[in-house]
Amino acid sequence: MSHAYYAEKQVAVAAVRRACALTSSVFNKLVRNETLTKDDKSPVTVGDFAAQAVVSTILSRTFPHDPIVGEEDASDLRADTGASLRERVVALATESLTAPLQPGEEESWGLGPSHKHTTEELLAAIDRGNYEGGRTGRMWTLDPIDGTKGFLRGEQYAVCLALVVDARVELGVIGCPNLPRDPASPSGPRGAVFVATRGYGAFQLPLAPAESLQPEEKATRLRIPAFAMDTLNLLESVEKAHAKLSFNERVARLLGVIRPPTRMDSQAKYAALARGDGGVYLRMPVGTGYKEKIWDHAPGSVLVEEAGGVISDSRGQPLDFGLGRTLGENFGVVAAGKAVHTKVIEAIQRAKEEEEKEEGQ
Ligand SMILES: Nc1ncnc2c1ncn2[C@@H]1O[C@H](COP(=O)(O)O)[C@@H](O)[C@H]1OP(=O)(O)O
Ligand SMILES: [Mg+2]
Ligand SMILES: [Mg+2]
Ligand SMILES: [Mg+2]
Repeated sequence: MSHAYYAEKQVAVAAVRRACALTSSVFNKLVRNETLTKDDKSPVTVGDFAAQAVVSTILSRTFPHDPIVGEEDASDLRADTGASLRERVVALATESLTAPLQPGEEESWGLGPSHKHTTEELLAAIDRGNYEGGRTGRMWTLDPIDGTKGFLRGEQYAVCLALVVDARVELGVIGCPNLPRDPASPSGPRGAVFVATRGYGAFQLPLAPAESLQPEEKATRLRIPAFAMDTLNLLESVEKAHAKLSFNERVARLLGVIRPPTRMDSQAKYAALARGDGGVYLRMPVGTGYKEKIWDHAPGSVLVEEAGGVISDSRGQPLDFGLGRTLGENFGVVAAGKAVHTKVIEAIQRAKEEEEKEEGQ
């Protein structure tokens, strides 16, 4: 069955799968096997740039008029000091783009062994991500590696892509190379792609394209289950600098949540929520003036909504994807099943009052 944004979905899933294969190989080559100092950021940098080059190249062949709001830009790579980084990025992106065609892919997408990609073309592809966003028209938003800290730890990270039309997210794809396919067997096989088209549901697909000759048959439909407070738990950041975890603790207590939170990097949290593996995504600002980026929430927002959930800021207001590259002033993010969401918004209000009282004493 063909539906709205079907062609976009096929392309986006294929692009995210290629980028996931690339980032996994970067991890295996550079993080696992090389002797790196603990704070060496180079593998993630190489992975970010190369993955953005791959996804953007595919989008520019398939939807040449669509602008992209991408996290990265190529200025570091164009600098004289960026020569060795540039070479590594070009080699990785080329390796990925010239890999044999997979089921569902087409050669006209610029893929396969017969395609040449010059350094300038790949740098230009990265720079196509510099669109400023806005309220009208079509645009893609891309986070080539979301959860860079998790990527370096060998834990959760995600390749995230969304199509936004007139400020509404119509399609979201989240590739999670390290996420267990079945939440009931955490040590079982890993790697999944999550995809949602507005009005057509949220699905989990296998990560490897060879497994998905008939994607409709291989896709699992996702629904957020109903939760009682004693089965509920919070999904939150690992990094204390990204979210105010002490506030989450307060909210959990006010809600009567018993189970400890699940800490996980990246938009894999939205994927976990969509499949009922954790009941509330809660992200409150730490108070540093950081503005949330649209690529960090656009794919997750449509996934959650299509799984039957609700996403808003901490006041219950909708997230606004039409303000540019960011979501504007930061009031946090709350996502959950409908009934739970209402309770969380109330609990946040009480938690704020509690906090203000304590601070006033
Ligand atoms: N101060 C901050 N507050 C909230 N999010 C942040 C902050 N600094 C970076 N981020 C972003 O949070 C996301 C990861 O969130 P999580 O902790 O849930 O995995 C990343 O996209 C990261 O950006 P970046 O990739 O540039 O580091
Ligand atoms: Mg990110
Ligand atoms: Mg990123
Ligand atoms: Mg980053």
